[in-house]
Amino acid sequence: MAWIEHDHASPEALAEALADELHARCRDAIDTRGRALLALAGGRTPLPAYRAFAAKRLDWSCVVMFPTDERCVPHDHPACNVTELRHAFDGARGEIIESLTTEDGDCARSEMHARRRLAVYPELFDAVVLGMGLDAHTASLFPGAPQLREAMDLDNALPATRVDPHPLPPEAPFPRISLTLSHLLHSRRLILAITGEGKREVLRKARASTRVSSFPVAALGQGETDVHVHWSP
Ligand SMILES: O=C1O[C@H](COP(=O)(O)O)[C@@H](O)[C@H](O)[C@H]1O
Repeated sequence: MAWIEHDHASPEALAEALADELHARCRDAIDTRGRALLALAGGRTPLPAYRAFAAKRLDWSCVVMFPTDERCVPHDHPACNVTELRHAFDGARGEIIESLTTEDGDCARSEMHARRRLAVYPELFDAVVLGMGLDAHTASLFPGAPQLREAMDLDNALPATRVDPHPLPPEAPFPRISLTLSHLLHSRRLILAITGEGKREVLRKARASTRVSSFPVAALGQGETDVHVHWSP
């Protein structure tokens, strides 16, 4: 499918555009299907967009969100993705933020928990927001992870899986639970939000490469949904 580029003048402009887009997607989903289902990346890049989105008027009780991936850490750990996501939505009221991990962050229990919770929502995501690392990982589909092949197999019907980044990133040395590629692509709208020239160059290389195991982000183009790339300096 096509990669559609949206360049913004600043991170603030990117955040506003992304917040508007999520708002419009949710309003439409609630009007037509009674509920909006989102999958949202962790990391620093999209947080301002989530805060701007959370400040908008919406029937938040009809919105369900999942993280695209989470570190296997207890929920009171400073590196916990779902806790950070919940803080970003402090301004909203009544939304449901599901977690891919159990409260204690145990990886084996979390993998089962994630699969059970995702099974409750079999419909397409109304939007999936992804980020990307400078190593071309997206969600927690890390190049070099032993589970990468299975996690990126489009015939894999499991919605979520454990991933052990190899090597472990020093800034967040934890195993993860990630949505699988097939489940990330199970969406009406795919959005990749990145900032900086470095990430733009990594994405350019990834799209030009045929080695998706080295550039997992490139696999987003394997689905039937266009990939909307929101970039700012
Ligand atoms: O490790 C991760 O990093 C990426 C990018 O994070 P950022 O802080 O550079 O925006 C993130 O999208 C992903 O969910 C997370 O696992």
